[in-house]
Amino acid sequence: MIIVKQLTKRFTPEKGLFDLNFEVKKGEVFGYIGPNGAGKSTTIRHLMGFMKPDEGSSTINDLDCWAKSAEVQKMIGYLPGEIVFLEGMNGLDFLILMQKMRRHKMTQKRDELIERFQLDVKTPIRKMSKGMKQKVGIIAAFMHDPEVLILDEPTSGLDPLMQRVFIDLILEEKQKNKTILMSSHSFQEIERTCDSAGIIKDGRLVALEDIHSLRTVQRRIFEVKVKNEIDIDTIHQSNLQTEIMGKKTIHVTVQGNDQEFIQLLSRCEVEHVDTRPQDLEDIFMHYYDRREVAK
Ligand SMILES: Nc1ncnc2c1ncn2[C@@H]1O[C@H](COP(=O)(O)OP(=O)(O)OP(=O)(O)O)[C@@H](O)[C@H]1O
Repeated sequence: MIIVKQLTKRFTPEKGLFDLNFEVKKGEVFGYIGPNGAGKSTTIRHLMGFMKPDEGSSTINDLDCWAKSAEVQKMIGYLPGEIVFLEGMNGLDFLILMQKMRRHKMTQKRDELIERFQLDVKTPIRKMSKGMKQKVGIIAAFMHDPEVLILDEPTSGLDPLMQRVFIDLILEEKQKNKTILMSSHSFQEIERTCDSAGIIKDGRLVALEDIHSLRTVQRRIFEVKVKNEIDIDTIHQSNLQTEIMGKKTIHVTVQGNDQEFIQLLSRCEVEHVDTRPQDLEDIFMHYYDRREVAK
C-alpha cells in the first residue's frame, strides 16, 4: 500500500533523507520512531506530496506521492506534526471547514470522535490547550473514514487517558483493514498498536522490527548485580549481549542460550538477579544515544 523506495532528499550533505526503503502493507500499522531531527516529518511530507524527492520515490496505492499528490491526499487522513489553524474559529468551525474542503457531509463519525475524546468543540481554538488542539487534529484526520492514515506524533500533548482512547481508536481502525503510518516517541504506544516498526537516525533507516515476532521470540533481559566490579568485566567480555548499567550492575539479553548464561554467573559472585521480557525500547533505545555506547 505504502512503498518508499530509495527515497533521498539532501538538505545538506548530512541532513535530509538518504536511500530510505520500507513498505507498509494494506491493513498494517507501521510505527516510525527516531530521535529529534532524524527525518520522520520529512518522510511524512514526502508521503503527503508536499516535497519532491531528489532521488527515489514514495507511492501510496501505486500512485506516486509527488506526481499524483492531489489524488493521494484524497485517500489519506493526515495529522501534521504542527497543525495550522485559521484565526477566529472554534473547534467545530474548523472541523466543518475541513469537511467542506473534502466535500464530505457525513457527521456521524465526527460527532462520535468528539464524544470519545471529550472535546468541547465550542471553545475558540486560540483558547485551546495543546492537547485540545491535538484532539481537533486527530478528529479531522479520522472523521472522513480514510483508507490510509498518516499521523505525525499523534499523541503529543494528550494526557494518559486520552492516549489510551487514541490507542483503542487505532486498534479499531486496524480491525477495519486501514493502513496506518504513525511517528511516535512512545515505544509503548508503538508496541501496543503496530505490526512493524522502523527506526530512523540521521536520515537513514537503521532498523526494522516485526512487532509480532518480538512478542513470540521472547528474549529476556536479566539485570545482574555483582559484589565485585571485576565480575562486570567477566560478564561483559562473554559472548552474550550485554549493557553495563552501573559499576556493579549489568543487563544481559538471553534467548535460548540459558546454559551459557548460568555457567557465566556461576563464575561470578552474584548479589541479585532480576528478569523481564525484552521490549521495543530495549532494542531501539541505543539508537537514541549519539555516542552509541551500547554493545
Ligand atoms: N525544509 C527544510 N530545509 C532544510 N532542512 C530541513 C528542512 N526540513 C527539515 N530539515 C532538517 O532535516 C532534519 C530532519 O527533520 P525532521 O523534521 O524530519 O525530523 P523529525 O524526525 O521529524 O524530528 P522531531 O522528532 O524533532 O519532530 C533536521 O535536521 C531538520 O533541521
